[in-house]
Amino acid sequence: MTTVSESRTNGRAAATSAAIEMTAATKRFRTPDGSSYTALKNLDLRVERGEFCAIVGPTGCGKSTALTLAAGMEKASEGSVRVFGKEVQGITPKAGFMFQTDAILPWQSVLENVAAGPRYRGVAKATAYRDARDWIRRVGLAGFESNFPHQLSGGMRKRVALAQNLINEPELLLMDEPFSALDVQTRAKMSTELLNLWEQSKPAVVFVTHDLEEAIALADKVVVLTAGPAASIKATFTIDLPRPRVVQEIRFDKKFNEIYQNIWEALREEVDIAYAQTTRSVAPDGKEAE
Ligand SMILES: Nc1ncnc2c1ncn2[C@@H]1O[C@H](COP(=O)(O)OP(=O)(O)OP(=O)(O)O)[C@@H](O)[C@H]1O
Repeated sequence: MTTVSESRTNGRAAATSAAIEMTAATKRFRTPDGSSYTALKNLDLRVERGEFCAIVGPTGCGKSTALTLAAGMEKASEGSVRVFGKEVQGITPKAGFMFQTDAILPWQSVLENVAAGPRYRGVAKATAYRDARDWIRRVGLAGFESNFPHQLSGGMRKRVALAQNLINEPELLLMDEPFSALDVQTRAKMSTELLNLWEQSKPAVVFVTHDLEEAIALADKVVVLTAGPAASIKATFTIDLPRPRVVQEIRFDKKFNEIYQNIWEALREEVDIAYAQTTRSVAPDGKEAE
């Protein structure tokens, strides 16, 4: 059954620490005119170890900002952000990152790109290359070890990025619309491959997407953010569709539509609010401007 729960964290001890635990996390940015913009306010987000959590919300509401807090790329202005029980300070260790744009190095071959993490950690070249070849095979790129990124398709470059992350055995994978630049078919295929790889090592995943279907097909839990400014969690939906899932097929499960409708109901209100804001002026504190 699909369950809906209001956002809430329960402050469990570090011994049972979640992968991510944000408590009343607030993020304010300085705007170009020198004023302050509150992107997130009092965000309570808990992602369990091994859990696949998708975050959806209207455009500009603060999805990426939530991810950057967990990644340690930005510091919360107020509140607490803990990853594996430790307050985030600087870039979060044990985490992998995948964004819309490729982070692979254009001047390095596929093999060098995938081996980069272990090499950086001081793993011997022969071992790093052996492991990299294994990961290149697991993401379906065997035979392309010597290719450079410009010699690959967009989907292939995403596979390189996945291998580049997974070779480091991350316990947390932070993904910001990683497949949004791909065509629909490649995107669905990559999503299924991501799920297969995730099932093998079960890192916690936070997956930011605009695409509600993608969120439901992938996740154990879908978090809906409210429209900004000062976004917080509107509702959290448990996705109890069977696993393993094939993304191209899970959409035909009869429960899928019911889940979609439930979440869309919550999301649509926020999308409408965000859209209405684009047609009038809203001050950074969320109050309507004169
Ligand atoms: N470094 C920054 N400086 C100032 N404002 C920022 C900064 N980063 C984000 N913001 C603002 O915070 C708000 C949330 O941005 P964010 O990118 O997190 O939203 P999002 O939900 O991921 O957007 P989208 O759906 O369009 O990708 C936006 O209004 C954005 O302009």
